[in-house]
Amino acid sequence: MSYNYRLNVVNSEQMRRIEGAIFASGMPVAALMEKAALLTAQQFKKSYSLADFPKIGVIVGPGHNGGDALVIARELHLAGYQVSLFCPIAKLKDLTAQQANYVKHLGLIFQKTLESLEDCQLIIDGLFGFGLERTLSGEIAELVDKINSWQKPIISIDIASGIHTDTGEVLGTAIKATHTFCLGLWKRAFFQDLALPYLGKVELIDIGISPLDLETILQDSPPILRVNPDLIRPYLPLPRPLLTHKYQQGHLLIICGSRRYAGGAILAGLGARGSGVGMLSIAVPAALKSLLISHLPEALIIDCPETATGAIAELPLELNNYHVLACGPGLTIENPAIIEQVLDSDKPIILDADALNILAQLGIEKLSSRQNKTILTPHWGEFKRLFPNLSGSQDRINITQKASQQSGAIVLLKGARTIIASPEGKMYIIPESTSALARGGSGDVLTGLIGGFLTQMPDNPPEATALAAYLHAQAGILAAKERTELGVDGVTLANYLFAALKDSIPPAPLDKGGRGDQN
Ligand SMILES: NC(=O)C1=CN([C@@H]2O[C@H](COP(=O)(O)OP(=O)(O)OC[C@H]3O[C@@H](n4cnc5c(N)ncnc54)[C@H](O)[C@@H]3O)[C@@H](O)[C@H]2O)[C@@H](O)CC1
Ligand SMILES: Nc1ncnc2c1ncn2[C@@H]1O[C@H](COP(=O)(O)OP(=O)(O)O)[C@@H](O)[C@H]1O
Ligand SMILES: [K+]
Repeated sequence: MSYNYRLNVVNSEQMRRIEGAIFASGMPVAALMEKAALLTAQQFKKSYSLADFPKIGVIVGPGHNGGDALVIARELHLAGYQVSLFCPIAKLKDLTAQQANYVKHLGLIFQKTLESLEDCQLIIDGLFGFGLERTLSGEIAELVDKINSWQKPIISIDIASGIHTDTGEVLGTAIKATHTFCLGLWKRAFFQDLALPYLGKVELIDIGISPLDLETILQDSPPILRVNPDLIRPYLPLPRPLLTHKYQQGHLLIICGSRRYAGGAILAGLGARGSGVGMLSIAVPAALKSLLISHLPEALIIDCPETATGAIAELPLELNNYHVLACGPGLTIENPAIIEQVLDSDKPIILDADALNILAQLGIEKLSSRQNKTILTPHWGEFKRLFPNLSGSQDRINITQKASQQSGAIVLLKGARTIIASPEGKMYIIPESTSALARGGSGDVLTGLIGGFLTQMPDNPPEATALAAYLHAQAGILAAKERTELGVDGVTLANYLFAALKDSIPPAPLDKGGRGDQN
């Protein structure tokens, strides 16, 4: 396991311990504050020029978040910005009080009322950082609501004040930042759906936290990793071996579709296509066979006997002949026997959509007798049905981890920020996505894609799941860039998977079985 400030996501307690280790090794507290704030001021100036934002208001809190704000205020003042300060809490921590004295000496003015900042073009929020411990109430809550009501750009230092650093919850009320500079390490809140509307654009300020300090503190708990191309590249099923054939590149069976929901089967198949899987079989109700062939000519379409309403009645198949089974899109909940048969197989399985709804009826304990990996891919509604005991909490990182431990399955909780947890304690977070994907059918594409990668990466199921979720989100982002957020239907999304894959890997060298060998 390697540690890296871009990759590891921490909670406030870990952040505090990492800072503590840095200070204990000799770095003065004031020096780290100076460094963090100077780097933030530099980044700030790149986005918010003096010409466009000559007048800046800075809200100064009582702790070191307020200290950072004062250093930034000082630098902006020295760079020519007209800076007004407002400090709503009189008692300041020592270092913050020292910074306050120095900016007063430089001639910066602490205004008596918040209203004095109303004519500023932009507000910097240095009220609270990861030290926030209580719900905002009274005058402080009123102050935050007032600032939000101005509808100005608000730049938060470290985190939007009022947001819980770990759970992302709004503690009473919170600053609605348009841009947040996260200092040093990514905190959990940056990947909690609840917090996203309060953080705006997010940017990490590298303050030089060493892998050694990270390892010292983080080695005792399971890592939470932000997926990026560097992380996934070693797991990609590329380059393909020179001598291989289609069955060696994995055989995926997708069990899906009904007369009522035929499209889900097509989209899951297109998602699998995007993984490059060697062989793809798709079991559907007989009536859907010709439709599926017309969309996926490369797949083997298996026509199954149907119920009176057009769901799969039985699976006339030896499931253990396939490397991986993906099951759920468009199934309906009519026939739980299909899911029982899938659960009884010895192969890795992915359950999505109605397969999850049936599993919720059968009970999650059904998974305990499985001999191979299970991957569950619920959205929030499905999650609540599967894990009602966890659904009271909105801390999606925590409950995904618990759901995985409880079920023994890899759990992928879908959302604006998708979270993946494995029962061995691995956690992956998809750091960016687009609400273009909030559209019927996007999830079906993901099911097929996970299945396709898992067949090709049988030894790394959590990584296959994370890889699929990452490329799925990237494909959405690329498609939305070209076609707007309204232009990303499921088929389009599937068509962008290759572009997302290509963006994540360096071009294949020509001499790997290509023209180079013939020289
Ligand atoms: N220690 C350092 O030198 C560094 C600190 N940094 C900054 O320091 C911040 C953490 O600093 P602190 O630990 O001082 O904490 P904060 O500045 O986040 O806030 C803690 C202060 O707020 C008060 N407080 C908490 N909740 C309150 C509430 N609901 N109502 C009223 N007052 C409340 C506390 O009593 C305490 O005085 C980080 O977020 C970051 O901005 C970073 O710049 C890195 C370097
Ligand atoms: N607001 C959003 N931002 C980013 N991604 C989203 C958002 N809403 C949904 N998604 C993604 O879209 C997909 C939707 O899947 P799902 O709800 O199963 O839809 P369906 O079953 O109709 O295909 C998931 O991958 C989810 O993470
Ligand atoms: K803040």
